[in-house]
Amino acid sequence: MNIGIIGLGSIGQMLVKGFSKSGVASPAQLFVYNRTREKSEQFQADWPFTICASLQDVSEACELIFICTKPLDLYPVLQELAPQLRPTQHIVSVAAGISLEDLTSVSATAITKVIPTVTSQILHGVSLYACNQYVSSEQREQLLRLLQALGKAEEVEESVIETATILSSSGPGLIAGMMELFAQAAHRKSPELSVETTRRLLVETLLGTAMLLSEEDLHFEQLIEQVATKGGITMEGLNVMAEYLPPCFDQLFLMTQAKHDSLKLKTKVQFNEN
Ligand SMILES: NC(=O)C1=CN([C@@H]2O[C@H](COP(=O)(O)OP(=O)(O)OC[C@H]3O[C@@H](n4cnc5c(N)ncnc54)[C@H](OP(=O)(O)O)[C@@H]3O)[C@@H](O)[C@H]2O)C=CC1
Ligand SMILES: O=C(O)[C@@H]1CCC=N1
Repeated sequence: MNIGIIGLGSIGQMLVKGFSKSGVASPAQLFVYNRTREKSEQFQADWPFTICASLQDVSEACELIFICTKPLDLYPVLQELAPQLRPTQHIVSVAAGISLEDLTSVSATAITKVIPTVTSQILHGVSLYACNQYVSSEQREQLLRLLQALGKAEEVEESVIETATILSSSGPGLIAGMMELFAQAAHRKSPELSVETTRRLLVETLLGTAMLLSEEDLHFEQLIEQVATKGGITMEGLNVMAEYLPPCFDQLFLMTQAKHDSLKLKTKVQFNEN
């Protein structure tokens, strides 16, 4: 099956790499259209997909089409595609903050909302998904096979997708942000340890921690118990985090939800005005 990818930014590129590396689709099955053609041409050097000249070219060639533009650029794309869609085609929107209801209002056809993650370029991470009522079981299975090649796939209700997005999709950026602060604090305490060294120590620690949790199927609490000797040093750090981090994470969810809400308002205007 040919797969269309509209928009070749972080997520469009992740899909090309993830599908190709996993072998679930060959680059020859991928049809890419990006607003700026040069970006496609540069990327095509490593991943020999087909470059399309228009949305229509993608639509003609592909049964499954991922729209990977920024949320505010999605409506015009979907509006242009809608009249030419065949009943067998399946559209995937990866845009954060655009509801299936709004998407389906433009085209009463099979549409799935997927919230992917950049870590899927190395075939790890979680893709969240929710399908509309027009997605057939065959279309759902086809998509699931692709998403499972990129890591794990988890079907979620739209009512919780925004909270889950912060964990699985913003997560890599947020974890990187936390690690940078951790690395800088270590450097402030011991300036003879360069920031590069503190970062390197943390990257290996992150990798080992994630692998141990996953391979031994440990809960966070079980790992904490292994590390934090009773009356020892780690417990002091855990106590500090227990005091200061809950309000920080509550605020993080508050602010990211507010951003989701304002994005939804802006995109809803586009969908309702037209
Ligand atoms: N980044 C992430 O980790 C995640 C992103 N998402 C969602 O994925 C979507 C894309 O995000 P991201 O990849 O980060 O964004 P980027 O800005 O990196 O990429 C967007 C791409 O869309 C292209 N584009 C814009 N308009 C059109 C158009 N009309 N036709 C074809 N191509 C077009 C842009 O082209 P040009 O080269 O001209 O700028 C650009 O390459 C967003 O909706 C976001 O909510 C969801 C989960 C995670
Ligand atoms: O930050 C963003 O808006 C996108 C959506 C989730 C992750 N990245």
